[in-house]
Parts: sequence; structure tokens; C-alpha cells
Amino acid sequence: MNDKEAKNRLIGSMPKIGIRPVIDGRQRGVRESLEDPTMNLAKSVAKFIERNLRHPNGMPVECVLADTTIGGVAEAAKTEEKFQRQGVGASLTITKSWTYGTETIDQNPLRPKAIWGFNGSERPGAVYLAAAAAGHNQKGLPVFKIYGQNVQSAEDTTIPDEVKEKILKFAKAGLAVAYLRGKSYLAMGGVAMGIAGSIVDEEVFQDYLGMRNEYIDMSEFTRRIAENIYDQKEFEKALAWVKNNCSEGKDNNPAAEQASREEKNEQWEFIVKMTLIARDLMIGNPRLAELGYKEEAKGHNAIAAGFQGQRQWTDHFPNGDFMEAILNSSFDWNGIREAYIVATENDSLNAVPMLFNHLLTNRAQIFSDVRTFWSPEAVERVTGKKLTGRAKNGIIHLINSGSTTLDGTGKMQDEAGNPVMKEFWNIKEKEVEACLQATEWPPANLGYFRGGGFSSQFLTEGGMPVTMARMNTVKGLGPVLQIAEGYTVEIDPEIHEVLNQRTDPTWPTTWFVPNLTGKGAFKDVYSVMNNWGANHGAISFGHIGDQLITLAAMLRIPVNMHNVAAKRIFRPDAWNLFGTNDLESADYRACKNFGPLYR
Ligand SMILES: C[C@H](O)[C@@H](O)[C@@H](O)C(=O)CO
Ligand SMILES: [Mn+2]
Repeated sequence: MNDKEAKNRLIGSMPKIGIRPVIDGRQRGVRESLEDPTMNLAKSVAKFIERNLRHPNGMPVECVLADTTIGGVAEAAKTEEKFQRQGVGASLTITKSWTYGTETIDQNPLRPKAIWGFNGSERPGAVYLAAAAAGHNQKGLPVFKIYGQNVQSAEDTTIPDEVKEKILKFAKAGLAVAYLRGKSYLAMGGVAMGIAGSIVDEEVFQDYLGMRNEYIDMSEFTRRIAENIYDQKEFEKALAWVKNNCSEGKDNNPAAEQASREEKNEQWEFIVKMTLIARDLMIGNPRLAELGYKEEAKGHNAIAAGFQGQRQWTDHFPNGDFMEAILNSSFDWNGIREAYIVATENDSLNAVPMLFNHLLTNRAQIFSDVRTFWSPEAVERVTGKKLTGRAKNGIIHLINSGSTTLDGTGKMQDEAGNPVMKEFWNIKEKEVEACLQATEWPPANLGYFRGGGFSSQFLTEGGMPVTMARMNTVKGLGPVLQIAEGYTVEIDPEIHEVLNQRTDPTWPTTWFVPNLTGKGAFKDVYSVMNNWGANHGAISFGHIGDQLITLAAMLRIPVNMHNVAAKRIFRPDAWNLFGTNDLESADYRACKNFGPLYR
């Protein structure tokens, strides 16, 4: 695969945002007076979206504008035809005036919908917004309502800031819904060590995400390695790059058990091949067809995958840590590119929030065990030292062999020099080098991984705003999402050293402190850890809890815990009809009422 293909590798065509200018259909005066201002506002919104949103593969988001303003059902139907032809994934209806509610709305049940009812006084759009929203609710088609704070004059085509924010939040989540549909999660292997998240729940993928489930036995890796079913040229390029850029860390295994130099070299070759093969399994590779492997060249249409690894594979073969870490990073031997989504231990229920985070932020994702809560008291007991600053109320140790993206070193920087994780198109070569330099690859702990391999090892920079998410399922209830916004923290190196040695010093560590609200699951750091629903979390750069909440509502997945301030939360209007006081319970009722999007 060449660089260009690698950069534009997202599967299928990209969903678009449909813009629907609706209008009062009364001709002989009213409609004519509104045509231009309404169309101009729609154009201004389309331009705004196209300028501000990109797909995870770097391509700009495209809008599709209805051919005419929509004054009644005939025009609504024509617009729908156009939207279907052009692959519109989410629609935004715009109005400057009173218009005929159910006659003009977008009635496509699968498409996330929003309406911006222009806050004017001459012919107010808000009155349509309210009527149309009532229609949507009555018909069971949730709609997001957007209404500016201040009255604008009729000819004004500017978009107020609070409207802009809602448009982008809606559009990005709507595109994610559309993008998930029809794609696959590829399980490479089965259930790892009894981890329930690796029991792939087809109902969840199919009914809630519109996705398919694909499976391969891990023996497919051995077959492709034994029969040379990978691009030999790329393998050589990759191996040379690995030799120059991935420095092998200290072997912590007992001397008598350590692999010889020759065995280690063989393991490096093996894990590089695993990496090529996993990628080819996910998205295919046209080079394989040229080599005579037409079926293998197609891949599994997978936008996310998981690798079981433990135990059958890792008891005998080198582990998947290198493969997972590199695929999850925004770069490899082909250069800087979009990160893949690969979950360790085939934890599909952590792959889903990784995928959500990735589709919402366009950035690489950290996969980690949510391993230990270190209270200030316990830290003091084992180190004799006190946690300070943001860490003073305790810290959560995020650590895992495997999937943690190298972007998670925090070695990329914004203009002010703060550590960040960037969209791949903003990453500089020297930042890639910095991430690679901050990472060592120690031989895997042979107690856990008898087959060897190499684990990635680094310490995440402190001070990055991050959001940790996880999907869990409950029999009888279905999937639920949990969200914790917070920060990575830097702690006293001496404290880090002691705590890190107690777990596994060959793995990457991220010290995480959630933002506390003093209430419920966010009463203190301990409560966040205690309420975490499983052993893993998907950690994204940025405070994106609000975006996740919007996306979850579109998919009818209730959110069982979050620390996002109420004013940032944007859900469909119908959610208010399930209660306005206790929003968490209302969310559960609304999700249950509408049911999964694809059932
Ligand atoms: C090596 C160990 O088995 C770890 O992989 C294990 O503790 C986990 O990560 C569990 O999620
Ligand atoms: Mn794990």
C-alpha cells in the first residue's frame, strides 16, 4: 500500500450532510419574499460546515443542498430522493419562517435530524421549529432543536456562536452514525481469558450500530505468514523502519528464560508481518491481488477490530502488542496516516467507544486497562511521598500491554507547547520522531506471554485534557455508555517509579484524574474507578463527553455516568418529554422508548 492509499484508506464513500431550507409555501407574496433569504442562510450553513468539519480520513465534509426550498411534501420528497442518491447521512433543516410542520420534515427514520429555527421576529422560524419538533416526536422520529439566543434581522445570514456549536456537535455525531452503518467489527480470535467484552454481541452491533460482525480464527495469521501472503516489499520497508525507529527495551525476564538475539530478531520479523496481516484483514490490500491473492485482497470491511491474543496465541506465538500499538497510532513506515482501531483482548465493547471517540475527534485512541486506583494514603504508604497538584485526590493507573497508541505519549504539541494528540494531517514529522523516541519496546513478560514478542512502553505526558469512555451491556437492558472527562497527570518521578514497578514496567502508563463534581459517581476519584463497568477504557484526547452524549442519544444508548456540565448536553427534543429534572433517568426512558436505531 502506498502513502496515498494509506492516507485515504477509510472504507466506502463518505456520508454527507443534507441541508433542507424549508419555507412557507404560500405563493403570491409570502414564499417569494422568503426564497432568497432562506436559500442564502442554507448556503451559509453549508459553507460553515464544509469549512469546519473533516472526516477521520482527512477529507472535508461535503454538504448536499436541496435543489429548491421546501414548501410542501412534493419538494420534501424530491429532496429525499436527492439525499438518498448522494449519500446524505444526517440532515439539517433550516427555516426563517413559519412552514408546514409534518408536510416538510425529513421523515427518513435512520437519518439523524436537526432543525435550526431562525430566531427572527418578522416571520419567526422558532414557531416552525416547535411545531415540526412536536410532529417529529409524535411520529417517533427524534429531532435535535437548534434555536439562537438573540433575535436576528430577517436578511441576516450570520450564524450565532451557540448555533454554530450545536450544528457542529450534531453534524459530527450524525456523520458518525452514518459512517458506522454497514461496516464491520472484525474479531481476530475469540474470547480472551473470559473477558466478557470479547464475547461479540451481534445484537448490539447490528441493532444499535447497524454494523456486521466478522470473525477469523487466529490461525489465519500463521497461514499468511507460512504462505507469504503479505506484501514482501512492504515487509522489508517496514522491518527497516522498525530497526531504525523502534528501540528495543530492557529484557526484564529471568536471564535463563530470555530469548536469544537470534530468536528476538525472528520475533521482530514475525510481529511486523502480523501487523501487515491484521491491517490487510481489516481493510484489504490491492497489492495482494497483484500477488495472486484476490480473495485476501478484499479484506473484511472492518473499521474496527480486536485481537484475542491471550491465551492460545500468546502461549505459543509472539504477542500482538506491537501490531496493536502501531495500528492504533497515526503513523507507521508508510508515513503519517489515519489511526486504525484495534482492541486488545478482542474487547469489542471497548473497540466501540474507541471507534466513537475516533469518529468524533478524528484522532488516535488510547486503549487501556483501568487498572488501579491509588489513593493519596496508599501512595504515601508505599512511597513515603505525597501526591500533589491535580493528582492530590488520587490517581487512576491506566496501563495495558498492547493497544495503546504511540500518539498517547503526548509528545505532539500545540502552538503553546502543550502536549496534545492531533488529527493526523496536523502531525509533523518531528512529532512522529518524538513519539517514537519516547517509546521503548521491551521483550514481553514471559510469565504472561510465553511466546514472547515486544510490548510498547512509555509514560504519557501530564496535562492533556482527555475523556475516558466505555460501553457495557446488561442483559435485559442492552448497551450503556459511561464517560469520564479528566486530565492526564504528571506525578513525581520517584512515585511513578515505585507504582510502575509494582504492576508491569514493560507496559505504557497513563496517569488519569477525572474531573470531580462532588456527586454520585464523580464524588471522588475512587468512585469513578469503582463505577467503571469493566476492565478497559477508551481514552480520547479532548473533553468530548458532550459529543459522546449526542452520539449515544442518536443510537439510543443510555449514558449511565458522566461528568459533563448540563449546558453542554445536546440531545433530541423528545428527551425533554421524558422528564426535565432528572436527565439521566429521562435518557434511559427515551432510549428504551425509541429502541435501537436498527430494530
Ligand atoms: C497480561 C495480562 O493478562 C493482562 O493482559 C491482563 O491483566 C489484562 O490486561 C486484562 O484486561
Ligand atoms: Mn487488558
